[in-house]
Amino acid sequence: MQMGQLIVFTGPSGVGKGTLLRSLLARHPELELSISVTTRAPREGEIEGRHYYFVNREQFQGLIATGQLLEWAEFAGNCYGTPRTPVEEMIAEGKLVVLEIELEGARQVRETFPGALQLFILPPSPEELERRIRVRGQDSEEAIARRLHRAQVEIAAADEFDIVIVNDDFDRALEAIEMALFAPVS
Ligand SMILES: Nc1nc2c(ncn2[C@@H]2O[C@H](COP(=O)(O)OP(=O)(O)O)[C@@H](O)[C@H]2O)c(=O)[nH]1
Ligand SMILES: Nc1ncnc2c1ncn2[C@@H]1O[C@H](COP(=O)(O)OP(=O)(O)O)[C@@H](O)[C@H]1O
Repeated sequence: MQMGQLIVFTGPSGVGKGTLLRSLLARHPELELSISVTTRAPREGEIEGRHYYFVNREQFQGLIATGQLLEWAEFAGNCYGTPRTPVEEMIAEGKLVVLEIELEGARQVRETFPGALQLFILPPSPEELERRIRVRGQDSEEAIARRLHRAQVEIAAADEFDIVIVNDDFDRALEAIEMALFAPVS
């Protein structure tokens, strides 16, 4: 059986990664989303095991110490990591596995999985990014400020990625992602 592949999605908080990925996954059942572990508190409506595995700091440290995370990073005051075993199993089964992770994690994956395809999603403007984070209405002022600060660092690193897509018009961005993932290479 053919080995699968890792696909990394990175981009500033609020750019629309989660929304784009939901549409992408609904349209392409061959894609599998890796569910991350986080120390962040669940947002309203978030479900354990579907959006994240929610753990405390001690549990997270235990996962690091026992080598159970493929990559991990701290973001806006919380820890996030990718459980290693499910990803390795899905790749061995020939699946296309999507990681939605921030910049530091994407850099780690670049070292450990050089064959991974790395996409970066940009906002049309900083003002629109802030508007989207606020419209989502899920974060405290402090969390929003941390995310916007981090966004500047992440956007400055967009050039490191294989493919950069601007999420201005949603359908166009989705189409550009599909082209990047599925268009035959000539
Ligand atoms: N390195 C790493 N980053 C992650 C992981 N899971 C989520 N993230 C990133 O952590 C950041 C914060 O995620 P979250 O708290 O859900 O906020 P949101 O991006 O504003 O919806 C985002 O950039 C996610 O892409 C992970 O397993 N590893
Ligand atoms: N192309 C777009 N135009 C306008 N709003 C968008 C677009 N894409 C996503 N959004 C909205 O922006 C907000 C943040 O999106 P989300 O997927 O939560 O971002 P992320 O996962 O990158 O943090 C959501 O309210 C979402 O509906």
